[in-house]
Amino acid sequence: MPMFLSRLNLVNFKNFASVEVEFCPKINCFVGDNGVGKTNMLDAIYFLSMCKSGWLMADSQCVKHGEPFFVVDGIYRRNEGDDKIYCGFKLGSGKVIKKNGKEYDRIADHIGSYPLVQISPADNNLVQESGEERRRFMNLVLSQIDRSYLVALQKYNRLLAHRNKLLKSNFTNGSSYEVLEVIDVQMVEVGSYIYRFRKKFVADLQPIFERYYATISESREVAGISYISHLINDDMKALLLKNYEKDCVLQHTSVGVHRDDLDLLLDGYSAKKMGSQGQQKTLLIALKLAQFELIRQSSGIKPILLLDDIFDKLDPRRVSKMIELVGNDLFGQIFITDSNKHRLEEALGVLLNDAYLFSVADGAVERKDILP
Ligand SMILES: Nc1ncnc2c1ncn2[C@@H]1O[C@H](COP(=O)(O)OP(=O)(O)OP(=O)(O)O)[C@@H](O)[C@H]1O
Repeated sequence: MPMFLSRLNLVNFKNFASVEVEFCPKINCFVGDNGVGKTNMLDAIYFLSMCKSGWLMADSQCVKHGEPFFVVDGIYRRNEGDDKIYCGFKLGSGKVIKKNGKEYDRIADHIGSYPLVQISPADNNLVQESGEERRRFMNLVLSQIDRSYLVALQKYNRLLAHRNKLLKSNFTNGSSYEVLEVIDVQMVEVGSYIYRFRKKFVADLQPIFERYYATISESREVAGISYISHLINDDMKALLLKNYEKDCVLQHTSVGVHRDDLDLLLDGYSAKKMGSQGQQKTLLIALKLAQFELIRQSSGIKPILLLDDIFDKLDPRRVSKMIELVGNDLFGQIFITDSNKHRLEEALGVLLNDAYLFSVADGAVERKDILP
């Protein structure tokens, strides 16, 4: 039996005052008009796995307007037994995460235990926006795969902030320079560690990503991905040394893994510049499915897959190829949202017979045998 979320209870989470739902182990669909809270349901599921909103909202923004707190709790069913996870947030006092009644010492200890991959319209930023988005993607995946990566990343970010602060202070005395040297030694260590992780990650991801792209597009075009990093040509120590004077003038650290990026290509050209909306969407889906595969391989758990408003911009052939892929046994529990029930019915075809369908309206989520 794959791990799956069997129950979800929400109190004051976004637009829901109180909701209790039971899910099936495979496909669960939320259908309803625009703005009724379908994406919010997915975000609650994301919250339970990742302890934060997947839509870059502060915890306080997830509290239903006018209320003082929210609670998201749920039961994950797996072979070893059920796990009850509780996430509570109260304005003014913060967040508490508990597993089977016991509070975690560190929230980071929870991340990766109930892996999850989401595909949503916001992924477009991965193609359209700056390298920060693509670094966030690598960080999110690698943090779920290996906790030591998250620890290294947090350390690197602290060191970088400290180094930049020193550079900004126009440091004039010897003791500041000594502090900088101590920071640099540590940055070399964690920066190189992060680089090795990311390099291996992209090398592992690439063939899976290209294969998924070929399957969904029926090889109508070829997608590519490569890792961009200052550390490809120089080691971190040499880089910091070489750029020391420049960094002093710029008053920030101009080289390192905080400037890494991913090059996303379609038929050898920049996907951002040359890809159509449907091709870019196919690329993002292939990337996320490759992410899914790597997390599955490393954790031995099939992540929960969240598909938010996924069918828009894709032609029916690509939709059916994608559904064929995620419907097979390599994938586990899936949550899908759509505002158009006919499109959903057409996309899922026979898989709809075994799916749980939920109608979302007026702050309520109700299971239906047939969509109204
Ligand atoms: N903290 C909050 N308190 C109350 N309502 C909120 C809160 N956060 C978001 N909402 C409401 O949730 C609604 C958006 O919900 P959501 O994005 O889930 O809609 P959706 O059903 O996915 O819509 P679409 O089909 O357009 O994608 C908005 O009306 C918004 O005002």
